[in-house]
Amino acid sequence: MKIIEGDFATPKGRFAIVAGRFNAFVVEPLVEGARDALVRHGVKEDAIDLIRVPGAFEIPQAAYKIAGSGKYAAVLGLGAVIRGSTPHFDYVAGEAAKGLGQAAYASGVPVSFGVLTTDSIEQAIERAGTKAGNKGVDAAMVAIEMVNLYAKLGK
Ligand SMILES: Nc1c(NC[C@H](O)[C@H](O)[C@H](O)CO)[nH]c(=O)[nH]c1=O
Ligand SMILES: CC(=O)[C@@H](O)COP(=O)(O)O
Repeated sequence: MKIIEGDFATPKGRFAIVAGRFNAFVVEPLVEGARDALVRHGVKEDAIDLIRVPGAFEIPQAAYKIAGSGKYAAVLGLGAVIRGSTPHFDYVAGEAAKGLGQAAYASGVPVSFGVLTTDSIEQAIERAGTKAGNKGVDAAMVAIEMVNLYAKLGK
């Protein structure tokens, strides 16, 4: 059986980080974690673009457009949706996840999901570089692996 999988060698191409401004106090650590992970794996700083959008609902809209541009090897969607007291959370979080997936399917470009969807601010802080890791780092590692997988699979 032949196993084909991505690795964490330095990937070729440019990377786009699409970040929501909403809940910036936890999104900014996600952005820095993603940037740091990409650079530590050999991606040049000038090969990374940061695109900011108002909130998580808008992340897939921009990701769809950016992935379809053909200018990037991968797109990272970073944001933080923190549950409030109405069902709004479900719609925003759901659209972010669904839309980022659609951006990947439609463009053939890897799009990683680094949007926190938490029930509390504490949960978000824990996943933005404290006791439960950094989802921005995770999204960067997934992007690197998928870019290298796609390189092995060929166009
Ligand atoms: N409540 C959160 C939002 N809400 C804003 C939406 O994402 C969107 O910008 C607005 O509905 C206008 O279209 N966004 C987050 O990223 N996180 C939240 O917790
Ligand atoms: C995820 C949200 O949209 C949330 O922050 C909104 O809070 P609320 O449901 O109390 O309006």
